[in-house]
Amino acid sequence: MNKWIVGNWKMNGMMSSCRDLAAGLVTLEQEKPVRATVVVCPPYPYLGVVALRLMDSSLHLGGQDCSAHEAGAFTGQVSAKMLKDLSCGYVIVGHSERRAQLNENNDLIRQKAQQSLAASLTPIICVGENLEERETGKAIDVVLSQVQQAVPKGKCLIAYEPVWAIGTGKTPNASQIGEIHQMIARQNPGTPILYGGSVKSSNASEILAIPHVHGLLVGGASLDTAEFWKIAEAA
Ligand SMILES: O=C[C@H](O)COP(=O)(O)O
Repeated sequence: MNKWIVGNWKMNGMMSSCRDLAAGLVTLEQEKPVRATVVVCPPYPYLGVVALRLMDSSLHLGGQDCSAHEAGAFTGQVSAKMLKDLSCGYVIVGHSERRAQLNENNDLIRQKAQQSLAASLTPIICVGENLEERETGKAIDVVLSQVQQAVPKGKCLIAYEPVWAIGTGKTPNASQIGEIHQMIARQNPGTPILYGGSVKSSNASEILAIPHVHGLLVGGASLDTAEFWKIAEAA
């Protein structure tokens, strides 16, 4: 199966640094082409400027979130159709930061994913347990219920991101990642499953070699052009 390498820039950078990051990736892609599908997800205000830089490349653009509504009186929200109009092909939904900070639940996340599919975007639906759930042996059940409730029928990607591994430098071991990915693969046959949480160039190959890992969702390391490209090369 093709591998996906997705960079989530989160709320980082300004216009000039996002433009430079995108331009740097386009240069690296020309110098060192990779087999993986590479997607970058900049902050909303900089989607346009990044889209211009990516235009003549095979890099893909994604949003970091979208509205659960098609259009209307939803101040501050951005629709999946608008992302598509800005040349996005992907959108992250249900990131654990939004689940925790904005109380997003599985129903809302499924609606966002459905809006994305209706707009011909591929949703990247995030799931993952927190530290307490991992330590009390509930990880499998928590992720299973997130997948059952948040993933609609259709062409989606699922990203398994244990909350305790995000931005912490801690990563689960291969058997912990493999166990969750295998369970998701049984539940959603044919759906690509990405891993996210403290991915860097030094652990990317090892994680990509785990069965049922079809790509990586990268946060911090995606802000460094050379480091992110090394991760893409590992795929
Ligand atoms: O969306 C990306 C994830 O939250 C992972 O972030 P991280 O690579 O900084 O741990």
